Amino acid sequence: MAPYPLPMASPLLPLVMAPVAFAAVLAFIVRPRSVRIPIKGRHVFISGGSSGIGLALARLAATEGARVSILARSAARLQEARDAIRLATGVDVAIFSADVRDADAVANAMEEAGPVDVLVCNHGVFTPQELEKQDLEEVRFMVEINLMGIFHLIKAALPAMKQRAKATGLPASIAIMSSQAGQVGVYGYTAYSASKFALRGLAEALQHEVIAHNIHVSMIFPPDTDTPGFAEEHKRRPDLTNIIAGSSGGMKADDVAKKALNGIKSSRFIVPCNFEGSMLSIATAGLSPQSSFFTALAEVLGAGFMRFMGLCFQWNWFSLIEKWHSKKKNM
Ligand SMILES: NC(=O)C1=CN([C@@H]2O[C@H](COP(=O)(O)OP(=O)(O)OC[C@H]3O[C@@H](n4cnc5c(N)ncnc54)[C@H](OP(=O)(O)O)[C@@H]3O)[C@@H](O)[C@H]2O)C=CC1
Ligand SMILES: CCCCCCCCCCCCCCCC(=O)[C@@H](N)CO
Repeated sequence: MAPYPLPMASPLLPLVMAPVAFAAVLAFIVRPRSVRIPIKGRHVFISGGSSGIGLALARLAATEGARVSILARSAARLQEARDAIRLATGVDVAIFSADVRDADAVANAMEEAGPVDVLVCNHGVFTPQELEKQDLEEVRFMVEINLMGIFHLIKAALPAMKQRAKATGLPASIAIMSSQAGQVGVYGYTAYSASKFALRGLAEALQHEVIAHNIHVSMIFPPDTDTPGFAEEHKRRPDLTNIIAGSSGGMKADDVAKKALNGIKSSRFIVPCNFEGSMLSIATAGLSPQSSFFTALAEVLGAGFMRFMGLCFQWNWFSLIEKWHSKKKNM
């Protein structure tokens, strides 16, 4: 006789085992495989590193022992950024003055900077306005900087990045700064949202192309963030853009930089920055690569519910738009 009674097979057992088995399946299939991307001692190149989120990222990477290069147009602002980072960290960053719209200038800067391990395509411009009122020049300005500028950077950095990743045996990263307005279209952002949505197609396709070279692509999706660029934007942003963007809580540049760097280090393809961003990322997971089986599980189990939540948000936004118009008519 056994000293203890054998446990009865609980009827709940399959209920518990099913999700565990499913999680195991996801852990087996998620691609690309998650890796750790080291920052210390590596060359981190940040476009738009002279201001806001890019500057916060440059400071953070310098603190963590990276060799940092930053690129932007204004040489004066680059100098200021270098001084500020030296004061805060004791580290000197390399500065490169170039307009990302100029492919040759970007290639020259990249050549001078030397092979990159972590390329952060962060620069961006945003001048919100209803499409009907916005000059085509301004639309072109946003598309050329936010989209074409990213192509120029990646094309310039990729050959040496591949060689370097091979020589060092360490995984490399290409990170792209999108926006929550690159996950959902927002009133006043026709040009901006278009430029940011486009980056997702770029990033998904690029990840297929560079994975064999041990290069991991990350996309970062911040909400409204307190930066010099945002202060300028806020002066002219349409009321409805303010109201809808307010659905997601604002952040400080340093906190976005932390989320971004953590996402890059753990080779996540989609990097949300706040709680609303995590929901938005599950709701818009689409066919993006996913290296975390845990997030994959949340995406699969949350899909239906998050679609419902998304519809509720749209219901709210369309009601606000309707109210805003009827208020204007009565004024
Ligand atoms: N702040 C926010 O609310 C949010 C921002 N984002 C995104 O984060 C990124 C950074 O934004 P943020 O920190 O607010 O922006 P800032 O305006 O504060 O800084 C932008 C940086 O990009 C550089 N830059 C702009 N145009 C060019 C160009 N043509 N060539 C080279 N460099 C250029 C600027 O330098 P210079 O002008 O001297 O060239 C500056 O260093 C952007 O991609 C933005 O779309 C996403 C979500 C929210
Ligand atoms: C399923 C549930 C989803 C819930 C959350 C939805 C919230 C969406 C809000 C969109 C905010 C867009 C901010 C853009 C900021 C930006 O890029 C500009 N400041 C320019 O830099």
